[in-house]
Amino acid sequence: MPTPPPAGNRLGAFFGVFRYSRRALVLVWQTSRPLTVGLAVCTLVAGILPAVAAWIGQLIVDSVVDAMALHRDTGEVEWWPVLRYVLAEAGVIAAIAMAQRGLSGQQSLLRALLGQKVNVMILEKAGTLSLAQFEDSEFYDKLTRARREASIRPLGLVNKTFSLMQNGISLVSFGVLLVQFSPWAILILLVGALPVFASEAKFSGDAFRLFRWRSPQTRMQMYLETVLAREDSIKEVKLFGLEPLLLSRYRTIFDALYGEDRRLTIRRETWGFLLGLLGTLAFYGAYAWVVVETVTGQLTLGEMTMYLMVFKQGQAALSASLTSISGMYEDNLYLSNLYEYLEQPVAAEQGTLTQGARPGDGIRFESVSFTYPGADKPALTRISLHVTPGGSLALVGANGSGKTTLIKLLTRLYEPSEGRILLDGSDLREWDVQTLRRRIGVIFQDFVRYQMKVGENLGAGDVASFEDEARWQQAARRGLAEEFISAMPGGYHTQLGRWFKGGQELSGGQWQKIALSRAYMRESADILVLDEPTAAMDAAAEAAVYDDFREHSREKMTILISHRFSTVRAADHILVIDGGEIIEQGNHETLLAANGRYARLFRLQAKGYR
Ligand SMILES: Nc1ncnc2c1ncn2[C@@H]1O[C@H](COP(=O)(O)OP(=O)(O)OP(=O)(O)O)[C@@H](O)[C@H]1O
Repeated sequence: MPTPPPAGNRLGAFFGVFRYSRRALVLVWQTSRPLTVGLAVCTLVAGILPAVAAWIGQLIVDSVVDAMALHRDTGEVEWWPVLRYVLAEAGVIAAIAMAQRGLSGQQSLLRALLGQKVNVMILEKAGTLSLAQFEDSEFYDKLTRARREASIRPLGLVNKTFSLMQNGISLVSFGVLLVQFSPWAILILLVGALPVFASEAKFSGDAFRLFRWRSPQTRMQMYLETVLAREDSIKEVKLFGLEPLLLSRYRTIFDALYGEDRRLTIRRETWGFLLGLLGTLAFYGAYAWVVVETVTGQLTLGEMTMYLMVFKQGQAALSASLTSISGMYEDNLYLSNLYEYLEQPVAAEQGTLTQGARPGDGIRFESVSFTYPGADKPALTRISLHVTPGGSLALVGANGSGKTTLIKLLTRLYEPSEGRILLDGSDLREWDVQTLRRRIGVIFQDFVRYQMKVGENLGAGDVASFEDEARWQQAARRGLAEEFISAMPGGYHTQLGRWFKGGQELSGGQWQKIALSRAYMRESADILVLDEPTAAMDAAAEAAVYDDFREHSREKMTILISHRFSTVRAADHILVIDGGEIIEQGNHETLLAANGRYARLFRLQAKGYR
């Protein structure tokens, strides 16, 4: 992880401001070469021309003085020698205005292009990441931060780098003019300005470190904002009266952060002022020197005018540079975060198999154990099972016993920590991941409610038929969603959810029917996994779902997770899991006969229905 320069190293701190400038520049260059070149040209022009304007200013005053002398001596007036300089000055000022317009125009075009490019880079990368990476809070934080400011930060850094260069060029060109007066004057100005540069670099560096360090608090604030202002949480927040509590947490975090900010800001501005005073003193010392030299006749009036302009604009360029430096640290912070995210290593997919060593062998778990990253206890221990085509397996167990985890391993969202999982005789790791996923149709408990059209919500189950209306209807029929979909105003083209205009919200059970239909879209799948697919459905719908399911999945391998024994009992094989281990297995009759956990739970549920 790139770390900010150590506080003691002033020079390092000063150059640290350029740490990501090169990378930002490369990014901008890749986004649009013509705009980058245009930006560089305008920066150069806007940097040099102020000095040229100051120099022409001198020529104007000197030629006016000469013309006045001529008029006094001869009574004649020569207009052209004077007015041509005025004309030239007007031309230069117009060119500066043009360069500045060019800068802002090109910047705004680049901002749009770059925002899009960076966002696409971020999202493309997201597609290559593993589920475990998404579940890592620090990593997730990086992703959110990277996305939040994608459109402004990279260009901001480039703009500020350019602006620093532009002001640097201006300062050098002013120096070229000043050196004719005295090299000492430049030295005085340089010595006067250095302390304030150094202090700005140091304090900006401190702010940089502070930002990084406080990231978890900022994240908590963002989370509270989401809970307090999102439609899916506001219902509960209101009913439980959580607003004051959450808001007070939000405020407490802010107060702590603000305290630190305040201390840093006060120190930064106080030192900035005191050291800036040195620079101002140096400037006005040199200014007085110029005035004295003019009075004693060493300098012409024109030269004095030029130097005065140079001093004024030099000051302005200096303070603009300081502003750029302090902003650049923040942009650096963003870019360091962006690149850390983009460079996150991704495990290469090595599997290439599209067919197993023993086709038709089905799914085998061989003594599979799994511990979630960062967890101290395994979620699954030595699980062995075998499901053949046409076979059905049901998983039963208390909450948190590891049922969903088993499915996540089967679908290769995670890899076993020990043991192996085989499909058709070959290890899942050897399978081409796309082929593998095409063979599996799955609905999880926490399926996604896409804020899209009804049909697209179904089509998502098989991207190849995403827009295929005939297939939508077929899947909806099997998932028992057809009836309520046809009653909707736009049928399959009705927008779902509340996020977009005209969107229709569905009931919990209706959403579940949509999810089930989505799983049925995957016609090529010969492994069907249903993780509590009917928990929100009414009893009639549930019975219909399972009748249909049994009817249509004769050739397939099915894995079913349910807390309802009425559905579990029909499975060929039932695994009872507790604390990640298989404690009983068999079919409904043998398990009842064994009179163990399964039998006890079954009787408990049956009693409830009596
Ligand atoms: N992403 C995760 N990271 C770390 N631990 C997890 C994660 N998901 C689940 N766990 C833990 O793993 C264990 C098994 O969880 P799992 O979701 O497999 O249970 P389950 O049997 O499906 O439960 P339920 O019946 O409530 O759906 C639990 O102790 C849970 O706390």
